[in-house]
Amino acid sequence: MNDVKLAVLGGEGTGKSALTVRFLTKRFIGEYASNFESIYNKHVYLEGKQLNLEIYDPCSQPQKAKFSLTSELHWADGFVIVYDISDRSSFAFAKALIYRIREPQTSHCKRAVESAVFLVGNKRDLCHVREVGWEEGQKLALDNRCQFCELSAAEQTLEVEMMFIRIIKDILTNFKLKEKRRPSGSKSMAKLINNVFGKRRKSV
Ligand SMILES: Nc1nc2c(ncn2[C@@H]2O[C@H](COP(=O)(O)OP(=O)(O)OP(=O)(O)O)[C@@H](O)[C@H]2O)c(=O)[nH]1
Repeated sequence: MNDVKLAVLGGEGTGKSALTVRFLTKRFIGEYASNFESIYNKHVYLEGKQLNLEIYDPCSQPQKAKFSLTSELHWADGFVIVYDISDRSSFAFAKALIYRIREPQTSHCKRAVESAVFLVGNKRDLCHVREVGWEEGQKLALDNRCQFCELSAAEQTLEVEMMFIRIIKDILTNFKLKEKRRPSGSKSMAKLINNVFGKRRKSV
């Protein structure tokens, strides 16, 4: 069974837990405990495969170095980056997170190909008090090779589900690319034997 690890990140109160809980239970409960981090497990059947999905929902810790993200970058196969369309500062936070994930020096982390990233403008039901335009979200996503959507965890079950499915599919595509780039077991063993014994023979 494939393990798929997804981290849901974003500014405080943007709706990370609401999105995760909506996806897992199809419900919106309004208030979510925010003083502890959680890893949720769900079995998902997709593209003919049974997947063990793990979703990391952090607690907001203002004292934590905001963009260090080191453990998340090593752990996750993909990221959902959430901002609140009615809160411009949460968009700036999301931007900084995306830049951190796309920084070249983070490429030594677990992935051989770029991580899947989905930028989500949450709280679309609050568009009458919107502070971030749809085009701004779309541009940030395009410029940084992310998928993008606006939705409302409070009002939309299907859209939330589709967003999670789309990023899981991207992660599975990345797994396939990684698999292609890795030399097969027998080939790499042959290479190893050649390197060791081939070199020795030459020096005799
Ligand atoms: N109007 C509206 N409110 C939402 C939506 N999603 C979440 N909320 C509300 O926003 C508040 C924060 O939601 P959470 O899911 O706890 O946000 P969070 O990002 O997990 O919060 P922290 O872990 O504290 O950073 C709660 O009061 C939610 O009810 C949405 O789509 N629309």
